Amino acid sequence: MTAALFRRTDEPNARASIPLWRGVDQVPATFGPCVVMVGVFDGLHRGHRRLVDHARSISHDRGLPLLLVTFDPHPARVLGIDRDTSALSTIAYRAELAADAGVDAVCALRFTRELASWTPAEFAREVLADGLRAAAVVVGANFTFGARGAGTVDTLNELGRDLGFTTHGVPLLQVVDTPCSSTYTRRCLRVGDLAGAARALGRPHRVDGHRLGDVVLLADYTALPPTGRYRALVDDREGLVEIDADGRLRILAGDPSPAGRPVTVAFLEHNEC
Ligand SMILES: Cc1cc2nc3c(=O)[nH]c(=O)nc-3n(C[C@H](O)[C@H](O)[C@H](O)COP(=O)(O)O)c2cc1C
Ligand SMILES: Nc1ncnc2c1ncn2[C@@H]1O[C@H](COP(=O)(O)OP(=O)(O)OP(=O)(O)O)[C@@H](O)[C@H]1O
Repeated sequence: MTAALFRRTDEPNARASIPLWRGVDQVPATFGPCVVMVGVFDGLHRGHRRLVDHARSISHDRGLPLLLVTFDPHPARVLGIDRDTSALSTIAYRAELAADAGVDAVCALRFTRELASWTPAEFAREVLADGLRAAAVVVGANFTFGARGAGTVDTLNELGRDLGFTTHGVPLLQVVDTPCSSTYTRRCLRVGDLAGAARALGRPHRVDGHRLGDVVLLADYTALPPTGRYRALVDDREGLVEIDADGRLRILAGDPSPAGRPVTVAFLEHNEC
């Protein structure tokens, strides 16, 4: 089986290329043992990158590859939990950001109601130990997993002792007076605080889509700032975009590329005129 690479011809701006596996079954048997990070990692914000830095030093010390396990779609959306789960990143962009941060491979697990019903012990054994051959598991101090989100860092620590991996709980990076989080970033975007979102992300918020005329077609649930005009980077070039009254993203200036082509838009600041 060949490893799917996230960098494809329809993914612009990809810099590094690492494997992006869809499901544990796609991970080559030769990959493990490895250091595994688990979570949604939407947007790979500065808190996530602190986790990656920590995990990278463990993978370096042990001479093992570093794998990021992400869930798709967001667990809270699948479970019908009433909270904003709008996406700060496509899975391909997440993998691109992970590569830039020094991750060796990404495995995106399809999050379903069936997976949600697995106990912490089942997930740790089937996915982390048997599926991925984890030698170390690195998560943030607030990480939860398994049915009803009952598993914590302590649970993982206990399970890992029997299953042969070490567990590392990393303190949460703060932004202003709250933990840096995807939720915080989405909240900033929703109220048009692009600077706040960029502070949490460590870069401007970027969306990935396809052009149809002047409209950028985006995946459902893409996180966008409110209606208005924005100075933006369109495929890394200065431009002007608009979120119209119907929530559509339009390119007003800055992208001469033909229709149907993939395009990225990074929001810089609200444009008053
Ligand atoms: C096997 C498994 C089962 C889960 N079941 C539930 C669940 O029943 N209820 C829930 O709210 N979250 C559930 N989750 C989601 C986790 O609580 C958590 O959101 C997820 O592991 C992502 O971690 P993160 O939010 O720190 O990124 C489950 C996660 C996993 C891996
Ligand atoms: N500020 C942070 N510092 C260090 N690690 C973090 C931070 N935020 C999250 N993590 C860890 O990164 C992994 C992915 O977390 P997750 O995607 O849930 O982040 P989040 O920003 O809290 O998301 P959301 O706000 O959507 O719940 C988890 O192991 C989590 O514990």
